[in-house]
Amino acid sequence: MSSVDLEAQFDAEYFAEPSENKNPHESLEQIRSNIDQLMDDYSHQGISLTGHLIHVSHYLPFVCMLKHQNEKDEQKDEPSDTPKPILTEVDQVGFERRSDTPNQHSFPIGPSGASSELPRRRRMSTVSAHNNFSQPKWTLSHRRGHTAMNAGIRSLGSQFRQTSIGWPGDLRLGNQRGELIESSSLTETDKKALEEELKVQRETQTDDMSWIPVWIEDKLAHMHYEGYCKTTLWPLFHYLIWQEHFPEQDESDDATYQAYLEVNWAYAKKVAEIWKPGDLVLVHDYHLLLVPKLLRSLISEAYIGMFLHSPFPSSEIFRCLPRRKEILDGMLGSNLVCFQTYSYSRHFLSSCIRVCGYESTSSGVESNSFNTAISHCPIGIDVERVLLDRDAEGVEPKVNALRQLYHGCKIIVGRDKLDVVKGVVQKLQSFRKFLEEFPEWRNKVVLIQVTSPSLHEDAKLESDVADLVSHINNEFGGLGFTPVHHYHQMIERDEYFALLSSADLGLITATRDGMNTTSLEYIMCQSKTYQSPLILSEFTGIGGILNQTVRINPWDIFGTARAINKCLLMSTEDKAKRQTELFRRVSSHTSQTWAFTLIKELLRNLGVGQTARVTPYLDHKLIVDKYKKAKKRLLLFDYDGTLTPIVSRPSAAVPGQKLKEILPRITSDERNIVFIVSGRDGNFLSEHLGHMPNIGLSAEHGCFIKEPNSKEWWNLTDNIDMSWMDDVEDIFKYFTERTIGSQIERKKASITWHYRNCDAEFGSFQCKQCQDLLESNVVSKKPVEVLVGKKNLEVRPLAVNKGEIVKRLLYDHSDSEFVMCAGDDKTDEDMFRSLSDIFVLAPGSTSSLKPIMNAPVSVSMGGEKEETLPGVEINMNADDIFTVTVGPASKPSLAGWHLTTPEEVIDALEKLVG
Ligand SMILES: O=P(O)(O)OC[C@H]1O[C@H](O[C@H]2O[C@H](CO)[C@@H](O)[C@H](O)[C@H]2O)[C@H](O)[C@@H](O)[C@@H]1O
Repeated sequence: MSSVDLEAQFDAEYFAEPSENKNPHESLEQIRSNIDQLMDDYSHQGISLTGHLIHVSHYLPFVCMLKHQNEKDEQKDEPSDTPKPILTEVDQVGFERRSDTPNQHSFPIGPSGASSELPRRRRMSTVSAHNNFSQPKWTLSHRRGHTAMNAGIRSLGSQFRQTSIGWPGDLRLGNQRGELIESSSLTETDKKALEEELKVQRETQTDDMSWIPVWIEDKLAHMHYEGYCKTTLWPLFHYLIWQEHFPEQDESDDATYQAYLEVNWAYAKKVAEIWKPGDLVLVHDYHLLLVPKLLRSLISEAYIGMFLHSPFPSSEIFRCLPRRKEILDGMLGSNLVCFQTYSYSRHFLSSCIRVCGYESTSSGVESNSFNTAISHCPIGIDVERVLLDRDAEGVEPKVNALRQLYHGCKIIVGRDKLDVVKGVVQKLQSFRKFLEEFPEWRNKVVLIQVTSPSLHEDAKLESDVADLVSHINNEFGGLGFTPVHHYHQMIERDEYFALLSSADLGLITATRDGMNTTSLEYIMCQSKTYQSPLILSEFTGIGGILNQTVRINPWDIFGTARAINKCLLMSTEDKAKRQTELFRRVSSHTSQTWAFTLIKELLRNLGVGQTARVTPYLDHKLIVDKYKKAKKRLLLFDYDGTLTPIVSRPSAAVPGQKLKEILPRITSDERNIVFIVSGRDGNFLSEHLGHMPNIGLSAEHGCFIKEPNSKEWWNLTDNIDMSWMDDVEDIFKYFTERTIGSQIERKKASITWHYRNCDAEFGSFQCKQCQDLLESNVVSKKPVEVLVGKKNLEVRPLAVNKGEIVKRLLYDHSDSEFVMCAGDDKTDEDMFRSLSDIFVLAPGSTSSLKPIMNAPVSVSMGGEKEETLPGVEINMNADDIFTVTVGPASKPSLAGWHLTTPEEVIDALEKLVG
């Protein structure tokens, strides 16, 4: 490829004409009015929502300090009727500046705007919270981080009452040293005092928010957070699969999962303590992934939403997690799981399908008889607040100071946590490459990189970064010029906004980041100053959204270097055009719109919209009563998925021990007529069930029938043209060759293509293709029907189906006083339909349903023939017939009742026979 082609390819990849956002987000007003509408709709349906939101997140947004005894004494003189203070905004809490690593300096612009080192200091809230009855015991200050989430949550207070549940974190003594206190050493009075004091915290006078601490023993809390959260889940979710640490391989590692479970239980129980019917619960982030399921086990009807703030990895990564099923099941206890981006939500759905074998639905995924909607909505920033911070008095002098300091140079800025996924190493490598490849920029560009310490200081990363900085500075710098200025320290808010505002280019090269709000704040800052472009890694959540930034692959060091060059040369018009669109985008989807969208999505997916379709759980008492009273009973059972669980190989689905025990007990009662009505062929049914006395069998979805104790199979398809079978088999063969793991099951009068053992998504895709081909090539020409079964496609003659068999059996046993008919599949719906079709409203009556079999009855006799038989009297009412679908209550079905699993069917049969 010539260099011209390369250039063009590079431009096309990184500098494509930025497109307009095609799907602009709804405005906050629209979302709020949708919420009102949804709440109204629910109330008209008789579903009352309380308007109370319960947020569950790892931390409470406060650092809590128990006042030192002396300090409390000092305050004794304070009048007891002092008004309760409003919690005021406090800056960073309890961190200190560091400047102890070579090549690092103190950030050059202190509060005065001068280039000076800040004194080491500890900043704490000066505002104390008072409880109702005494002097304040606790001092609360804002906890750093999660600004966007907290702002979003707070904004919901304008429409909802809110309670926020979280861990108060490590507790400290409010003395000079801010020593840690073991939470176990706290007295109940101290705990109560903190609970009281949290209750009265208000951000503004109109806020309706209560804060409730979850008390967790210190060791457990740290095993949960630094253990399972930070060493297992966090690396996995950021595509770092435990390079140095394999989780859960020995007892101590599993202990971190146990701690995770235990802590998640503590949160779930705390919610259950305060939950009232009609409350909405919102669980936040990867620390609490089990809470939805645990909470649902305590309150089955709870409305639960979950938002994952971190990325969700590809299913190929996620499947490595030893506890993958527990984690997915935990999340799937929610009515809604929402992610930052579409791709995270797609990865999650794929994991549910591929790892757990769950089925996707139109809105999300069905698991364990429950439908969970899946959605995505990126978190925004609190724009109003960011603009205030950007415009704060102290910022402009600092911007000027920085520009003055680097006068004559282009300034590239980076601000990241020093975590391996933030890509600081890649950034420095790219900057070095840039200086190598574009020497004309040497001595004319500086990179100001500020890194903040992460939870686990990574010595190797720190030294890699320091080495690279020193290497670049040695190679490209000199006595009078230093290309990289690295500050490993926390910086003040003013300094941060000045840094972003003063840049000629922002550089974000994270190799993985759930969202990256720094990029959004950068855009807000630049709208006031230079409209400078932003280079943004495509591996950040926001990278997929802000398409007017210059998106790079941070692993492509040369590509990033070229992007830096291009951005520094970008025309003023191009910069302005990009900036205008970016500003519009960032200010139209804020943390407030995120929070309200989350609530709207949860409301849309409460599952109560399906009320009309919900099938009630089988009333065991009622069925047992009816069964006992009946002198003759007809019991009809489907086989796979009803009497035996679905397994990966059809040949392995043999009757289990419990089934083998219960069936003879049922059939030995001469009042019972029992038929297995299955899609299986006669050979399979005869082999596994045929030896049992008094069991009738029907095979291949009604193609064959064998009376109890008879050896003869009656073929209802005798007179039917079966030439279609070869055509269908050819199509099935075509797909089997192209779909690894699929197989054909050719029966006597029907044929099945199975794809259960294939790649789940590819299997479903191929199934759809195959179905289309069958519909257009066979069904349109021959009298056959294509049935979409459980990970299979079946073709059988149109003239027969399970419903016809049931009609016939009901006719033959019209003196039955009780019918139970159970099935799990779509083909079983024909049985339910036949049983409900025999009842019509009695002439002239509006209430009572009467059976119609006392009129002449048409029964399919196989082939194209229908036999009309004389009417028979049926002495049953509709409530003597129990049609039972096996699966979730939400599954669309004609059945009157549901049971969830084949095990529950066997249990129900055991109850019948006592
Ligand atoms: O009417 P049924 O008794 O429910 O039979 C329907 C089909 O069941 C079998 O396939 C299904 O079960 C298999 C074993 O659990 C499973 O591996 C497969 O994926 C399912 O589709 C059977 O193989 C078919 O012939 C039946 O028609």
